[in-house]
This record gives sequence, structure tokens and C-alpha cells, in this order.
Amino acid sequence: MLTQAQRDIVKSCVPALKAHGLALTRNFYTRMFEGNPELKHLFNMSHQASGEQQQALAMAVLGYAQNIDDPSVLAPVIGVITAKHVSMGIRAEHYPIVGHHLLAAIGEVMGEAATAEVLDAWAAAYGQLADLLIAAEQALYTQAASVPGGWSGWRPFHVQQVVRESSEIVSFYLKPTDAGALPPFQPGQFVSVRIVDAEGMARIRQYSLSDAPHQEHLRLTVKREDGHGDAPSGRVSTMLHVDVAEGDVIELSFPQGHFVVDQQKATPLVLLSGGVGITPMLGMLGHVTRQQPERTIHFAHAARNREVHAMNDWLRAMAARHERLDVEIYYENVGVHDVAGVHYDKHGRMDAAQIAANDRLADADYYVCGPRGFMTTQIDALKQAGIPDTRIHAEFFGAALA
Ligand SMILES: NC(=O)C1=CN([C@@H]2O[C@H](COP(=O)(O)OP(=O)(O)OC[C@H]3O[C@@H](n4cnc5c(N)ncnc54)[C@H](O)[C@@H]3O)[C@@H](O)[C@H]2O)C=CC1
Repeated sequence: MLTQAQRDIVKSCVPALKAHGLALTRNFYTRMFEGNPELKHLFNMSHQASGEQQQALAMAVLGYAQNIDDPSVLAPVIGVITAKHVSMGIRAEHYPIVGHHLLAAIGEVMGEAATAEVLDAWAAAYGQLADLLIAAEQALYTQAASVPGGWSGWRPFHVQQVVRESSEIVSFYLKPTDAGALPPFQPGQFVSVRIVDAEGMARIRQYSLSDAPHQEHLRLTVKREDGHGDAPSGRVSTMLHVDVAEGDVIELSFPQGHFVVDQQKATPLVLLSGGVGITPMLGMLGHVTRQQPERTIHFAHAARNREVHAMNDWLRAMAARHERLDVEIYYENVGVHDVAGVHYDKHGRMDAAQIAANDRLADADYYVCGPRGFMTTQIDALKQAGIPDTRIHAEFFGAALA
């Protein structure tokens, strides 16, 4: 039980966390991977190399310390963390290991300031957070195993079909090897893929499901991530593109995530995507046009150019079939053979404020997914256009909390 005195101690560490949070989380990950190298496969080591994961954890620890009096403020963040943990297979037994290395890191980074009282307070605070996460995660595991077609842990899937969608994007149609039913997930949710690489190390990554739920297959649509500059190439994405073929088996976790459409509402939907951020939007679009055909949808997508632009034919066919659906494609670079109204609609980058000014879209909920710069630009534009936060939903791939 965390006492008020311990809460006060944790809060008193906020300035130190602001100054040294990153040193702390770097120290923590180094210790943990040295002490428990078996946990490496649970982490995206590219996010470790880029520092993104350390930054994300530093922000999380700081956020927790700042809100220790009322952790309910953190509920949305906790929802994101638990969904990701469950999709990766994090279990109760992992928490004491993390706690052990985190306390050792606090001790080392804070030096003399880390008195016995300070360390006790952090141990109690960590214990409280761990209990909360373990309970929430157990509830998600239980739910995943209890729905029809559901499962907990890893389920093997055959790659039934591989379809090239653009010069850098490929879809994988997946059927469970047990030939059992598929679950009623919510479009916009993601799964983890687990593949064993050439060195025998299991790698885990999250990908949005890119099709509406039905009994035929699950579909993932993946961009090949070639490294450039400081950014390494995407390990699992490259394996999927290069090594995985029809007939192969990959393992999936049960779908998770909160980037989903509220189908209790009938108000318009605006789906804004950039590049491979189109993937969750495809499932949402397929599902909502089927389940709520009367609902107005504005589907705006930005791509660099026609070569990398995925799913255009499908989108145009959907727009032709659904009167209440508008599709609007932006190309940054228009080629001489690109035809306005066929391949793209607008030249340049998307401006969400212009879209939000459309009277037909009053009271709409906005869903945003794309590269980081795209997302911040569109979210800022929507906020400036007066759209309240409650109607802006975003999906960050990667170490989301950063
Ligand atoms: N939700 C997420 O966190 C997502 C992250 N990504 C990451 O972003 C990287 C690039 O993804 P690609 O599919 O190649 O997208 P991309 O780099 O081709 O960008 C797609 C379009 O988004 C717009 N855009 C890009 N940067 C922008 C900025 N700073 N401001 C305004 N608009 C911008 C442009 O119109 C561009 O054509 C991926 O490698 C992936 O790691 C991609 C999609 C979703």
C-alpha cells in the first residue's frame, strides 16, 4: 500500500526525473538486457537503438510520478500500454524483473539522493502500478480467450495469399492453421506478429489489421521499411516482404487496441491517413459501410506519388458503390501520366482544416494515422479548427508514448 508520505517522496522526484529521466531509463534498459537477455525478444531493438523506447518510458515514469495522487488521469495512456503489452505476451511474471532493474537504475542514477525512504517509496509506487497493469492485462487475456474464435497467446496462421499493393506495400491474407473460427475484432485494432529470424531469435511487431472482420481471413498490409540516414531498416517488415511466402506460417496475437470507431454514433466519420497509415482505415471503411450504410464518411489519403500509393482501385470502387462516401487522394508529386479524379484528386499535402470546414462533416469524429509529421500537422490543424479532443482519435505506430 502506497502511503501519503511515499506519494510525496515520489512527487518530490519530479524535477530530478525531468532532468535525468532519460539517463534513468537508459540505465534501466541496459541493466535489464544484461541481466535478463531473454526479454530482448519482447522489445523492438530498433526502438532501443534510436532511443525512442527509452524516451517513451522516461515520459511514462514522469507522467506517473506527476499524477501519483490521481493515477486515473493516466487511464487513456494505461489503455494504450495494456493493449500493447497483451498483444506482445507480457505476463505478471515479467513485472518483478522490470521492478528489480528499475529500482537499481534509480539507485544508481540518483546516487546519494536515493535514500532508503526514496527507494521504498518507488518500490511501493511501482508495485501499485504493476498491480493495476497486471489486473487490466489479465482481464484482456481472459476476454481474448473467451470470445468465439478468440485465443490467448500465439496462434499460428498460414499465409494464404500475398498481394502487392504498391511498390513498397504488400498484403498478407492469413488463415489459422487450426482451421477454427476467426474472432469479431474491431476494425482499427492491431495484432502482433511473431516470426523467428535467421539467428533463431523470435521478433515481435505490431501491425494494424487492414480488413473488416469476417470469417474468410485476417489481413495485414505492411510497408517494406528500407533504412535511410540514421533510421535502420524495419527488421520484421523486411522479413515479411523478403522471406515470407504463400504457404508459410506466422504467429499472431489476438487483436487489441482502442483506435476504433464508435458504432453507437451515427455522426460523420473522417478518416485521414498518410502513407502506410492507410491500413487501419481500410478495415474501418469496409466495416462501417457494411454495418452503417447511412453514415457519411470522408476518406482522405495522402501519398508521396502513384508508385507508392496503395489500394486506389478498391477505394474508388467503394466510392462508386456508396453514395455517402467521399474519397479524396492527395499526391505530393504528380507524374505526367497521373490523372486527376482517377489516380489522385489534389496535388500537394492534406489540410485537415479545409476538410473540417465542410458543413457536411459537422459533428464528425476524426481518425488520424500516418507518419509522425503528418499526424502532428493534421491534429494541430483540427484543434485550430475548433474540433474538440474528444472527437480526434489518433494511432501512433512505434513506441507510442514518445
Ligand atoms: N501512425 C504511425 O505512427 C505511422 C507511422 N509511420 C511511419 O512513418 C514512416 C513513413 O511512412 P510512409 O508510408 O512512407 O509515409 P510517407 O513518408 O510516404 O508520407 C505519406 C504522406 O504523408 C504526408 N506527410 C509526410 N510527412 C508529413 C509532414 N511532416 N507534414 C505533413 N504531411 C506529411 C505527405 O503527404 C506524404 O506524401 C514509416 O516508415 C513509418 O515508420 C507510417 C504510418 C503510420
